Amino acid sequence: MNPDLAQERRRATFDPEQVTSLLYRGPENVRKRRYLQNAAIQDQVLRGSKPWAFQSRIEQYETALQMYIYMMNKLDEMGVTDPLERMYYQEAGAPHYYNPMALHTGMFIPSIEKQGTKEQKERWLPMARSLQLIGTYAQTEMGHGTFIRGLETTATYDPSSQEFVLNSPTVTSMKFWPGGLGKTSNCCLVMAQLITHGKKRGIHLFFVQIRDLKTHRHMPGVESGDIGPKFGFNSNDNGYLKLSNVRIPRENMLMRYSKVLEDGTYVPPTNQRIGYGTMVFVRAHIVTNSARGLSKACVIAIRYSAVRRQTEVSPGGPEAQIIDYQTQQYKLFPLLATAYAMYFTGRYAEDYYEQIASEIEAGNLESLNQLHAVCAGLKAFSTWACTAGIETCRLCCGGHGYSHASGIPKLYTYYTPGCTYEGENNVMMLQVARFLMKIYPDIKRGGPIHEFVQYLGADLTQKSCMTEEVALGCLLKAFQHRAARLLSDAAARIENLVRSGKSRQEAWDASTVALTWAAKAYCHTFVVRTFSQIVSDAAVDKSTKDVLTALCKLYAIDGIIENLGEFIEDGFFSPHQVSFLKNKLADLLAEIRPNAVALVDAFDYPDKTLDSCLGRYDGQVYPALYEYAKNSPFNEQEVLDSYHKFIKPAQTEQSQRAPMARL
Ligand SMILES: CCCCCCCC/C=C\CCCCCCCCCCCCCCCC(=O)SCCNC(=O)CCNC(=O)[C@H](O)C(C)(C)COP(=O)(O)OP(=O)(O)OC[C@H]1O[C@@H](n2cnc3c(N)ncnc32)[C@H](O)[C@@H]1OP(=O)(O)O
Ligand SMILES: Cc1cc2nc3c(=O)[nH]c(=O)nc-3n(C[C@H](O)[C@H](O)[C@H](O)COP(=O)(O)OP(=O)(O)OC[C@H]3O[C@@H](n4cnc5c(N)ncnc54)[C@H](O)[C@@H]3O)c2cc1C
Repeated sequence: MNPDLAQERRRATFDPEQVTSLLYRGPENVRKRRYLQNAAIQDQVLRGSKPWAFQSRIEQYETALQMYIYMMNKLDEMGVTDPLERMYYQEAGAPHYYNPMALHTGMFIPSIEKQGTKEQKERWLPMARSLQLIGTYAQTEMGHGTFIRGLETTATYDPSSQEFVLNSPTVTSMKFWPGGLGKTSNCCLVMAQLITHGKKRGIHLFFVQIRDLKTHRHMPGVESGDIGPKFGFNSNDNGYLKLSNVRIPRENMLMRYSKVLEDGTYVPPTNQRIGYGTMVFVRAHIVTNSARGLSKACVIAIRYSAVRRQTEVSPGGPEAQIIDYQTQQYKLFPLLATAYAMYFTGRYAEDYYEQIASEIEAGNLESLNQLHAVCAGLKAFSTWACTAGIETCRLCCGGHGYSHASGIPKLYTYYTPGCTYEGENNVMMLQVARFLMKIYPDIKRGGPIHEFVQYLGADLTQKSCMTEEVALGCLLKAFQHRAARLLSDAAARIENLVRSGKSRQEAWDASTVALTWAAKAYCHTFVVRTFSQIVSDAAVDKSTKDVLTALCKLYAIDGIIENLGEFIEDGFFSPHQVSFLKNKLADLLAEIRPNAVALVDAFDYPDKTLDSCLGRYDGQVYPALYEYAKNSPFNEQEVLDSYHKFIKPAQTEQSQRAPMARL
């Protein structure tokens, strides 16, 4: 054990086990998670032969397939059915590979479960669960990802054969990007424009078999393939798909909410957007997933910062641990606080999703819009925080952060597409703004509105209650005030533009930056509120509560300092109050310092899930870096063939022109 890390753990003022328990919803879940992760870590089959970064793309894909199929079988044998528990096992078993069948389990099966009829579920789900059907969610096209009403793929109903005929009429209508579509899947859910009786009926989901179930060759009229190497996700065959007069039976349209009858009569859903439900489900889960990504980067950067020593602070004295530099703390501790904030908010979003999803199942669609706004906003807010935070953690590790040995570049390429997939973040924020503007008249009237948004009607002339003590309640009020004011500003801007003669749509289009500021501020407030509520309700001892409260305050204060203009432009905070906040920020960095390592230990990631020479629990960073480097295929031969092919002839040619000088 590295002595600095051992010392850090002795210095902690709280019991990390209590925090682990809070993060994973109780000791029984912690026990199960550890049991499953240890089972995966000890499994020889999952050991892998060489680090992923030294493998070709095809090797990465094959290793991923082999490992995930093996793990699915193991989980079935162990009787583990809960998706989260399955994910824990997989996270420890194959942390370096993105599952080529992730969309099969993550979107294909859930879409059938949520949007299929009873008969459809009985027909497809057993085959999907036994991998006879391997599916994906094929929505995005080369020409359209965001604007899904603009998708070009058509599904035209032919009453004479009671079939749909699917076509990709243009190059841009080709499905492009779906995970596992290129080579792995034999079927998919295709989002296409339904046409019956010659009329367009909007986009709907269709089950389409794309490959023969025995030979895996393409079905007639189907062309598909891999889209090539990407920034990350390279063990996945994100694919393209072109459909030419592909016929599928009428029963293959997902018909739980809308229907096409035998004669082609279209029965619309109660709400046209109910078919977007799988996206809402995934967005709710992306919040905790972002917390996972950011927290892993924090574990690596904070443990490494405790081990790494650089620069004599006093001449001839010992070099300081880099974690002792206030600037390093200022970069890392707010991110640590953000990772906690996102964990708790993700948990809240998942619970809220489940609550509203069961209301929707029961036919009550009243909260659909609010659920959509919450999930879209938190997905965007959390993925932005995660991706920016991972990059800061990488920079905090100096040169070694740039190596794959650190594990951080892999985290970055794995998590940054979260800002784009499942709804591009700016677009998602505009959906939040749309929701807020729609309920704004009710907010202003003081009509009956959900507690999530009640504060938005507050009196904007009020000033902050902040004193030198910097209480959490005052911090939350500051966020509420800023969100209410930015929303009011955006609304006023739109009204002014309308008064000046613009149409409502033109006024909206000329106000999207202001609307995005308001939506982000709303999401930020949501996170501060959730974090402070979970900390104040937490059943933990006083020392643990004190540490969590310090983190929560740091999250809030850092959010204010980083966006200071929005908190002071209307004089809400006085200059005096801003100086309280700045002082408190510095105090909190010092307060959190002795607990930083224990706070990252509390995330409870086994070394294998981190896959990092820098973030090891034992802190043996330097021997690990040396071992990693030795693994490079460059080092398999003392002299590479390329020396004989290129360097030697070049040297010979040069030495003929100018004889070599004596060394
Ligand atoms: C692999 C997935 C794993 C899943 C997790 C499983 C969980 C298991 C549990 C534990 C395991 C933990 C592991 C978790 C791991 C999670 C991480 C995941 C890794 C993910 C891997 C990659 C997956 C990527 C997949 C994709 O990207 S699929 C494609 C996604 N595409 C989009 O998101 C498209 C974005 N565009 C849109 O959504 C829409 O077009 C739009 C922008 C919203 C606009 O739509 P439209 O034009 O129709 O609407 P508007 O005119 O703007 O508005 C009209 C009204 O409609 C309302 N509206 C809009 N959308 C919705 C909605 N979704 N729901 C409800 N209502 C909606 C809007 O509010 C308007 O209402 P109005 O009243 O104002 O009129
Ligand atoms: C790794 C990865 C995996 C994916 N997996 C899948 C999958 O399994 N299945 C699937 O169907 N798709 C998948 N996708 C596709 C993904 O869902 C889309 O890329 C995403 O929805 C964004 O759409 P787009 O690419 O069309 O971006 P665009 O909409 O072209 O966005 C480009 C820019 O335009 C801006 N913009 C676009 N429209 C607006 C607007 N209305 N207002 C303001 N700004 C706007 C955006 O903010 C952005 O800055 C995946 C993508 C990636 C990267």
